[in-house]
Amino acid sequence: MLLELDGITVAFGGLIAVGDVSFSMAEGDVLGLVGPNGAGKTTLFNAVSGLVRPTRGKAHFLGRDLVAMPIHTRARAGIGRAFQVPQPMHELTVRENLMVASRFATGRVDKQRIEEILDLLKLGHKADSDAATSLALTEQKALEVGKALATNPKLLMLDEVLAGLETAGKRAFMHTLSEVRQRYGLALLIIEHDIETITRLCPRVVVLNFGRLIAEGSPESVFNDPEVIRSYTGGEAA
Ligand SMILES: Nc1ncnc2c1ncn2[C@@H]1O[C@H](COP(=O)(O)OP(=O)(O)OP(=O)(O)O)[C@@H](O)[C@H]1O
Repeated sequence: MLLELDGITVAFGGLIAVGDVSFSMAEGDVLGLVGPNGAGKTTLFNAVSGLVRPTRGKAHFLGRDLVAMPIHTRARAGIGRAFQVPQPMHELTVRENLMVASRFATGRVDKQRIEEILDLLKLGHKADSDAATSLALTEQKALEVGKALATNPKLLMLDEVLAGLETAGKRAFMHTLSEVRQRYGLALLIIEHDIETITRLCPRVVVLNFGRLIAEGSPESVFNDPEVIRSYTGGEAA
């Protein structure tokens, strides 16, 4: 297994942000993580990427104990993450941003991979432009994904990276993500609110509500599950 979560719980004082969540992903899997606001999705991402330490539970990545693994070694182990709000390194060009990410995670700059990423993400024409000031929103998001790709991940975690894009932009970006996944044989773990996006991208979905895993399965089955519908409507309708 690539990622195995077993009873992961994250408590902030008395608040159980993630409660007893278990699921696993094989290499190359694409899994959507959905749920209403405050359901615990980002906290679960943080537990996997190392920004928070689970209160209870076990997590393994390629058989290695993830809970015990320091945050800086997780990127080297193959966990890459792209954030909702792009965080380019200022004063650096697009290519330099990718170079820094590559060196951070792998200890060296893989120039060939960086050129490939620039090409796949259609950033080649902006490679030498200032990353903080010269990119359109879609390009900023592409760079955010590119930085994660430059770390050479086996698992790419995408936290609402499509948020804020128009429908056409979303579709184009989804197409790019599919190409990226095929090229590198990556597994994707995707937080996304847009049901159409999730349905198109993810053959399997996990639904959280109040920190608990309430449904898991195909998009069709989970989005027709009365408990999932209730979780989104606050119990108003099934
Ligand atoms: N550092 C923190 N300290 C205290 N409470 C927190 C902290 N981080 C998250 N929470 C709480 O944990 C719960 C889960 O939050 P989380 O951000 O993981 O949900 P989410 O599903 O990602 O929500 P959204 O879709 O709105 O981003 C919320 O009640 C939130 O207020």
